[in-house]
Amino acid sequence: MALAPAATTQGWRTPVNRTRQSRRVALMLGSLLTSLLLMLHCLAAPLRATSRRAAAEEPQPDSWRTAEWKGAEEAAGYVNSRGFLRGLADARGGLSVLDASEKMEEAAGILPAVGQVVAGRRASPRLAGRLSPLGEGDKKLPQALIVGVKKGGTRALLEFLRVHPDIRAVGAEPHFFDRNYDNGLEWYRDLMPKTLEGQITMEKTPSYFVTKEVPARISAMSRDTKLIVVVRDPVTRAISDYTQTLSKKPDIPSFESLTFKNRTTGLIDTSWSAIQIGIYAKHLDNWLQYFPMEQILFVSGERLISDPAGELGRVQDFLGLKRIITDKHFYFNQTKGFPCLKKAEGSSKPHCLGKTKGRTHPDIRPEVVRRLRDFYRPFNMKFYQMTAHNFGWDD
Ligand SMILES: Nc1ncnc2c1ncn2[C@@H]1O[C@H](COP(=O)(O)OS(=O)(=O)O)[C@@H](OP(=O)(O)O)[C@H]1O
Repeated sequence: MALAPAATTQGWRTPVNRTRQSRRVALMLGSLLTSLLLMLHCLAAPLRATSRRAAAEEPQPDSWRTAEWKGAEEAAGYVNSRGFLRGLADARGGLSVLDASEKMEEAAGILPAVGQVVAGRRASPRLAGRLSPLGEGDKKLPQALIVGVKKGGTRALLEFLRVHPDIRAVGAEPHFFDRNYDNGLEWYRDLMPKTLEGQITMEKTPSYFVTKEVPARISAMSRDTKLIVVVRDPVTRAISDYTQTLSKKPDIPSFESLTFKNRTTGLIDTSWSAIQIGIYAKHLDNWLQYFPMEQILFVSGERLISDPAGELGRVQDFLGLKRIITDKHFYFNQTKGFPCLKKAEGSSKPHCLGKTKGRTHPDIRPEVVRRLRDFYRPFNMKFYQMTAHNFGWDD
């Protein structure tokens, strides 16, 4: 009690008042700081939105792989323990590393050497997709995957999807479920770009579709994973596959001699991966052991070229996203002969895929093509039946 008047008269000199005073000052400073931060946050909001959109629209270079990555990838081929697919490695053609340099083109500037990624068991930040604006968000395991098929148009689909602000994707093919599975889910997650609430994380690795072990592994990650398969006429796909190989190794045997086991009897060599990948019904059967059909979307590789907005509409619906990617995002580039994006990432320039996409195929004798069509027909029919969709390859 005695101290009270003294405290009043002596003001700040008393310990009690000094504490009150400093609390008041601290409170004032605190609220000032909060207001300042709030103001800054509000002022930066449009900037964040713009940068988020810019990041979403930013196209990945079609070229992203290093020679090392590519070599490893090709060497790994499509072989798996049960010999489900033998891969491009082929005693006759020696085709195992054929696509290696091609992927270099896709690699520019994004990926470290595969050795660094795998040996270090830590992904370089460069492997992940575009950076989240202001480093926001968390890395999440993908909720949707483009699992195939090789040469189906998977790169085009992924690049087009990246335009959507609610999709964040890894530019590179992580090959987690087929080649890097031993690295573990945390390794995989670390490859992913940061996502904000409501954004979908994606990646594409076309070899997943034909690798026996992959469906079980994806299901073990999450049974809810949405799966997208871009399918293309298996005959054209095989020729496209061969064309890619030929571009790297011009001295490989002819398409025709690789196609037939016995030229006289016309027996098709189904052990050649270029042929085997196109037996879609067989591969799908394996997926259906782990995923219901409703969880798999089949995109027509042909329609992705003739009507990209239409196919993208279906994909956005499937992913539960607003249809943001529409006709207005595409134009047909006469020189390229393919649809391209009107705006490249982060700029107003148009963007077409690189020169390894949309190559001129070698002429294949009509008789060989006819034989192949006959070979695939029953498998195609089965596939149409399974998917309840006629892709029109046999019309
Ligand atoms: N918009 C656009 N631009 C260029 N190319 C396009 C496009 N849409 C689909 N395609 C077709 O994509 C084929 C390559 O398929 P992928 O990207 O799945 O190939 S890969 O498996 O990743 O190597 C590629 O095959 P080829 O024509 O044989 O080169 C193209 O036909």
